Amino acid sequence: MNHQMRQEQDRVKRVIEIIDEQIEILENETGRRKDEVVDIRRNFWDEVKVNTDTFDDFLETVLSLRQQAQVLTVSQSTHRQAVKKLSSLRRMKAKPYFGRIDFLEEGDTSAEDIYIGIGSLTDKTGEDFLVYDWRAPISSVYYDYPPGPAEFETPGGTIKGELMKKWQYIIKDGTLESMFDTSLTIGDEVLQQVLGKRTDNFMHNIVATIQQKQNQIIRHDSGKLLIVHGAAGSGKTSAALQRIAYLLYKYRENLNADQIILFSPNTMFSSYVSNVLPELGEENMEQVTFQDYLNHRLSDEFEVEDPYQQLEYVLLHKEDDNYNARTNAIIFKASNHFFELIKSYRSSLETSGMIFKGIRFRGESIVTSEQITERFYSYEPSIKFHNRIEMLTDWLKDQLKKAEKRERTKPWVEEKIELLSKEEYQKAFKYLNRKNDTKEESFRNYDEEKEALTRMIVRKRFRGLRRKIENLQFIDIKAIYKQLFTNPSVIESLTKGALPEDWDEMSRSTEEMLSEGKLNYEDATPYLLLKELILGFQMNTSIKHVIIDEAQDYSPFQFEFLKRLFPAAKMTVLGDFNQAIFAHAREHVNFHLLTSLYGENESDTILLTQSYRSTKPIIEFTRGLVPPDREIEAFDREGEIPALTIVEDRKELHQHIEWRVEELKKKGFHSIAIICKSAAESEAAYSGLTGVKDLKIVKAGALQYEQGLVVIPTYLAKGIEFDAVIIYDASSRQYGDESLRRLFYTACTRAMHELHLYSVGEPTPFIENNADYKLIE
Ligand SMILES: Nc1ncnc2c1ncn2[C@@H]1O[C@H](COP(=O)(O)OP(=O)(O)OP(=O)(O)O)[C@@H](O)[C@H]1O
Repeated sequence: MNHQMRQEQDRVKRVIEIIDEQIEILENETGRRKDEVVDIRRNFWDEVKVNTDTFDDFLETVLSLRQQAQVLTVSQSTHRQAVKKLSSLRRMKAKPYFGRIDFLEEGDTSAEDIYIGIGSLTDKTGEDFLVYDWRAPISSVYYDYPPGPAEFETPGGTIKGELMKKWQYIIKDGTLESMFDTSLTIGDEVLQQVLGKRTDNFMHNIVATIQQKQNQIIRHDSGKLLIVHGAAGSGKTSAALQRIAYLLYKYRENLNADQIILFSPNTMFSSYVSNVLPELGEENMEQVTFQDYLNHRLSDEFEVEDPYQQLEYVLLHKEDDNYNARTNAIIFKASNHFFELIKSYRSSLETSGMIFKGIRFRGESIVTSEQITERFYSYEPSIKFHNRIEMLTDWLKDQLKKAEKRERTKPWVEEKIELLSKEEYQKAFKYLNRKNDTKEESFRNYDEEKEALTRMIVRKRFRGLRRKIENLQFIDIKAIYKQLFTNPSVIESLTKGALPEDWDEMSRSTEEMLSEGKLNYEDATPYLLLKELILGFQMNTSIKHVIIDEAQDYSPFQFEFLKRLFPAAKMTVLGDFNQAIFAHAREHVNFHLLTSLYGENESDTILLTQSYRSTKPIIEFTRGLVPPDREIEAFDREGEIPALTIVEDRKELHQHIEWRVEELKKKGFHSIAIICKSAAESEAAYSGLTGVKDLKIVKAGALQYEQGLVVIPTYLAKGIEFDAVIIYDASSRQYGDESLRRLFYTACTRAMHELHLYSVGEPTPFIENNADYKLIE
């Protein structure tokens, strides 16, 4: 060990001793704080003098209550902080830091050594930083600059200086294994080591090796919208998660994890990324899928199709008579054109077209649908649409009151009274007493009793109707949506006669779907948008950041929806159009349209071109699968060249795959995926590969991220990575259609270290001019 290494190892030791000391202090402190909190809770009421005799006494009681509550809040929060610090120190103990910069600030005479780790550590005095948190302002120099002039932003302004040297450390279990002067080393050795590792089950943080471009994403802090377009494996998800950790650090005084929401593609993906923030000592943000939201809002009314069911249809039902019409509908209903059309349709409802459900009671009409429509359009058109709906609601409530009065004299009520059981009678009596705020022992006379019971019975029977009116359920959204497709004059006036392609077939199938109580995935967001535009938007103003991963899967419609749903939030959108596997996004190549969401001035775009996941040979091969218009750079990590094996039939295919899996296992790969085109192909592969031990099948709806050896359809493997990937059948029969190019690319880009393709017969034309694989015959 050379002198410098020895010195640095001594420092690591010293820092760990300090961490140990601080851990001990904090353990005592958290124990004490905990007892304190328990004590305050237990004796809460002893400290509060409850006296409400006079107004002054009452006021004093309130004040002392508030004071006591404040004491409790302060103690709880101090305890929480101490626990957080303690767990951060425990994590830092094994690896207190990973980097160092020697920074000479302008005007100073000597450089300061800044050590960077996952948390900060000061000496006893609390003044000298032994380790800086990777999110501290000065740490950005580590990620942003090579040696030479450098600067960083602080709340007080820009600090300029010179980065003299930059070091990376590999510390394991408190021992310094190696250190690199990164100003001298060629290539990034630490990154090589990190990327060369086998994957375990979950995604990990990348704080030690964040790249400059990624750092821009992490620390981006202006405007409402940040768009990140990046190649497969370029670290979009990683950067998004580090960004959340950064925001939670920077705004720790007024931003909590539950004010950040991450839209992930599915629940399994959510579990795959769930370790990253806790590793960094932060709480996980909220994670949802768009489908969760659709189900939450629409599953009472419809059976809502999910995106994977839609994709299975697109992949497997080419022979269907309606196939073209459906795929055209998928594209059209996700388009900006349709979005504008829905908005215009909603505006046109101001003057005509609203459809209401008539209100009936015991088989008789109270108000007919026509009467409601007439009433609605009788209001002054200058009155705002939503105010007119409010007026209509009040009018309907009046109609209901009148009907209620009428019902009281009807024979059914008397019958009902006679049939009241003793218990019901008692209940009714109690209810009336409560309602009238009296404590009568019994009814004063028969008439009073009858009158009271009549009122109560009728009122109770009307309760459901009243609630429906208050909830605006008398507006027939389903019929209004349907009308757009079934009433030619509506669409003609909106499109001035220029009907979308396949409109007739689209209308017919939409009508059929709605009549069956179903909602296709492509209809769900437009339907919900129309519903919200008519009824008023449900908003969530507490969310401050919305992060959308795999954003190429979202339609303009869905973005618009999310913007309205979270009006107080900033949006970070991450995606890759080369992986746009859903039919609606086939023609899109970038997120340019998105800038209109908040306007150019509020939007920034960052491109990530360097891919980190896969070895150089895999990147070179996968790069050849997609149009060359977007740069994809390989990180210089060697590995085996992807291999294509052509087999004659399924039997041979299964034999080869079984053999390959064994070989990969022998090489020490733990996570191996046999990736299929669809769920149907996955099922077939799973039942055919009987000789493969410990094989699991991953299906849509899987909650936990399960690795090891899996058979999985591409759309579920999206966003995830595996040590080795086997493409189950890369034949032209499976991937012959140009529309499947992106699906194929997505499947191949899941591989970190090895990629093996098999083809039953002629291989896919996507690799026709690709020279970056070896053929095994
Ligand atoms: N700066 C980095 N340091 C170390 N590893 C990195 C870095 N950036 C990315 N990686 C690794 O590269 C892999 C791919 O990252 P990630 O999944 O975030 O990429 P992505 O752009 O979201 O990919 P995809 O679009 O294919 O889902 C992960 O293993 C991640 O840890």
